Amino acid sequence: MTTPGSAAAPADSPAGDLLRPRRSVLYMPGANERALEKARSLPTDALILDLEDSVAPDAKEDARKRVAAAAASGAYGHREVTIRVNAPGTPWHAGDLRAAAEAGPDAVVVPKVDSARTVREVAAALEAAGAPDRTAIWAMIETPAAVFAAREIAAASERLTVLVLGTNDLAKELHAEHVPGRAPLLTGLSLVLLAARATGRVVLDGVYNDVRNLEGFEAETLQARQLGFDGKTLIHPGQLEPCNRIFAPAAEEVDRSRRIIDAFEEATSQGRGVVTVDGRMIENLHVEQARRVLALAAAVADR
Ligand SMILES: CC(C)(COP(=O)(O)OP(=O)(O)OC[C@H]1O[C@@H](n2cnc3c(N)ncnc32)[C@H](O)[C@@H]1OP(=O)(O)O)[C@@H](O)C(=O)NCCC(=O)NCCSC(=O)C[C@H](O)C(=O)O
Ligand SMILES: [Mg+2]
Repeated sequence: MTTPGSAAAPADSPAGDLLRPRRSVLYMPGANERALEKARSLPTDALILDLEDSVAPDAKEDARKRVAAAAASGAYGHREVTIRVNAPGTPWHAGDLRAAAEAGPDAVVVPKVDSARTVREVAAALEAAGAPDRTAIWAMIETPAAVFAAREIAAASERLTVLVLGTNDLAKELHAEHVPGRAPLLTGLSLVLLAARATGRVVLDGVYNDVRNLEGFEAETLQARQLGFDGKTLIHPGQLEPCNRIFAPAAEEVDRSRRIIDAFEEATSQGRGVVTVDGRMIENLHVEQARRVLALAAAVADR
C-alpha cells in the first residue's frame, strides 16, 4: 500500500483518497440538532457525528435517527461525514452499525477498539448490513491494549483507513494527567503513529478539552503536526481556524518545496544526485517530501 500523502498515489485509488485533507475533524453530539445544522457551514475538513460519550443513554435512540438522517442528507458539501457508533459490547453497538450502514457515511468511527478481531467483526457487520464500499472504518485507539495492538488493528481490514487517538480515555486508563507537552502520553502517541505509517494509514490526534484556552490549543496542535499527525480531532468551532492553519503547508514551505524540486531536477540533469538549497543538503528523499507538501497544499487549496 502507498504511504498516505505520497504524491505518487493515483487520486482515484484508495491510497489516493488518503491524500484528502483531514487537518480538522470536529466532533459534535448527535443529539444536538443545532450543532448538526451549524456544521453545514463550518470550515472543517471532516465531521464526527457522535453517538457515544457525548450522548446520554436516554437520548441514544433519538440521536441515532438524527445522525443517520444528517449523514444521508448530502448537506455537508466537501466535508467528510463520519458517524461514531457506541463501543463494541454496549447495548447500542449493533443497532448503531446497522443504522450507519444504511445511511452510508464516509466512515464509521469505532471507539474502544482493542484488537484486530474487533475490526474484522465491525467490517463483517457492515458488509452484512449492506454498507456501501465507500464507507470506511476509522478505529479509535484509546486503551493501553489498543496501543500495543495498533499495527494489527490498522492492518485488519481494507476498509480501515484512519486511526484516531482517544487521548481522554487513554489518559484515564494510564492514570495520567493532562499536562502541557503531554509527556505522559508521548510513548502511546508515537507507537500509534509508527503503526499508522507502517501500514499506510492516516492518523489523527486526540482532542484538547480546554475550549477557551486557544494558546494551549495552538501549542498542542503544533506538537501534533511536528510529531507527524495528519490532523487533529476537535470539540469546538473555535478550534477550527488555528487547526486548519497549523496543519496546512505554510507559503514559505510551499515555496521552498518548489525550489527543492527545481534544484534537484537541474542537478540530476547534470548527473549529480545531491545538491544544496538554502545551504542544506538535498537528496531524492527530500524531493519526495517536497512533492508531498505540494500535493497537500494543492488539496487544501481545492477547499
Ligand atoms: C464543549 C462544548 C460542550 C462547549 O459548549 P458551549 O459552551 O455551549 O459552546 P459555545 O457556547 O462556545 O458554542 C458556540 C457556538 O458553537 C456551537 N458549537 C459548539 N460546539 C460545537 C460543535 N462541537 N459542533 C458544532 N457546533 C458547535 C454552539 O452550538 C454555538 O452555536 P450558536 O448557537 O450559533 O452560538 C461543546 O462545544 C460540545 O458539545 N462539543 C463537542 C463535545 C463532544 O462531541 N464530545 C465527544 C467527543 S470527544 C471524545 O469523546 C474524545 C475521545 O473519545 C477521547 O477519549 O479522548
Ligand atoms: Mg474516548
